[in-house]
Amino acid sequence: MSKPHVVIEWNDTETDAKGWLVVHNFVKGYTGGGTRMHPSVTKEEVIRLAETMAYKYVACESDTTGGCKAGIAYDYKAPDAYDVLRRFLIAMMPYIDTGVSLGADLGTNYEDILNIFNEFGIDIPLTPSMKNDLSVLKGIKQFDDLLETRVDGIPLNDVVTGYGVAFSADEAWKFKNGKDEAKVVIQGFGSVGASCALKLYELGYQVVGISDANLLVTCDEGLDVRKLFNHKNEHGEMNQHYFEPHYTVMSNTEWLDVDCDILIPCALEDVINQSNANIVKASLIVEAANIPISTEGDEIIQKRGIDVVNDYIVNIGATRFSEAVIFGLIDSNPKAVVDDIEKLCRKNTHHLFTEAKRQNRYQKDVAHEIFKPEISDLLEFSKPYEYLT
Ligand SMILES: NC(=O)c1ccc[n+]([C@@H]2O[C@H](COP(=O)([O-])OP(=O)(O)OC[C@H]3O[C@@H](n4cnc5c(N)ncnc54)[C@H](O)[C@@H]3O)[C@@H](O)[C@H]2O)c1
Repeated sequence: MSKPHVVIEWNDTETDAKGWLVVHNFVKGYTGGGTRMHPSVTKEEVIRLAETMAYKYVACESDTTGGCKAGIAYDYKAPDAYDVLRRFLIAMMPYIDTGVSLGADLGTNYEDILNIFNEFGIDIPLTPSMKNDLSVLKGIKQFDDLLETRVDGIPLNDVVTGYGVAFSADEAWKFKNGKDEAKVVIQGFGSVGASCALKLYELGYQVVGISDANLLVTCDEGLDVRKLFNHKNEHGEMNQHYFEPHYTVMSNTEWLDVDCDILIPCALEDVINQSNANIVKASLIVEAANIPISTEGDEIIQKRGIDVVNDYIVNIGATRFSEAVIFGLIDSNPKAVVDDIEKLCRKNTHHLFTEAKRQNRYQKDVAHEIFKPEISDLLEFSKPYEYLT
């Protein structure tokens, strides 16, 4: 792991919340990443997540953005979670207003972040030169308009990442010549997990297990994902009232016990680790969550010959969506956005699996070479500072 470029620590004045902003690298003075809120967030985790973002922008074929991440150690369900998020973002505003583009992540939502930015006259955070670039300003307007649109009845921003994960999973499974109607288990049913489950269901996969923060529900013949999707709450929790009588409900800690071909962690980090990597039943893991496999877990997964598609290859949807529209890489309509993500996720997954097979190496080691971020420059200042010259 290489060193992060900037690490800023924050202590809330009104609660015991703590937070960090980590910039792994700037590209042309710009960097992007989400803001996570969860009681278990640590500085080390945010550093790892920022590095993952730097790789992700390379996988997104970006030449304008480096990787960063923000994390707040606090309960995202607490009644004052919004106020804590607001105080954190205000403390980071000098960076945000100069080119640190923070979005949403686990435990936060994009609308809240945009609301707080709007209070400060900021829409999408930009560098000083981007603020004067008419094509970027037009791209932002188009991006904002697209946020109001829907695909398959779901807000576009809620489908892009999960659909991309599903396309990557499908591409990898086909590369492996996997059987039809393969069985899938998904951990997490939030923005990413729910739309990923829905797309795989539509592609003909059998989603046999889904867990959320409260429980695990399983059904060997496949769950009715559309129904579960329609009745989940804003925190990505399923409503048991709509479970079929033949479904089985268990503790969410038992998610790795469910027999499946493809395993898709879509919630927390390090959930496959030294203590449980030996019991993984799937032959393919698709890392929808960021860093869901610990370093020790990875060694076991690699030894066991289980195939893996990396987080920064599969979960690029939201990142690519904003990059491609704001910087004018694609047409500005919902179909073009989803088609673009499908194309890129399939292309990267296919390239990775082909290379890993050719070199006879573990996919994640190969991915670290293919998608390595090479650029690291500085934050852009609107006026040259005399003391820097
Ligand atoms: N939202 C995005 O566009 C996006 C993009 C890239 C990566 N990611 C990554 O995907 C992951 C999920 O993000 P999200 O935006 O879907 O978050 P979210 O907050 O919308 O959903 C999180 C889900 O995880 C569930 N969960 C929490 N604790 C759990 C547990 N112990 N067992 C099982 N489920 C549990 C919650 O109930 C919820 O269903 C994170 O790692 C995030 O960094 C998200």
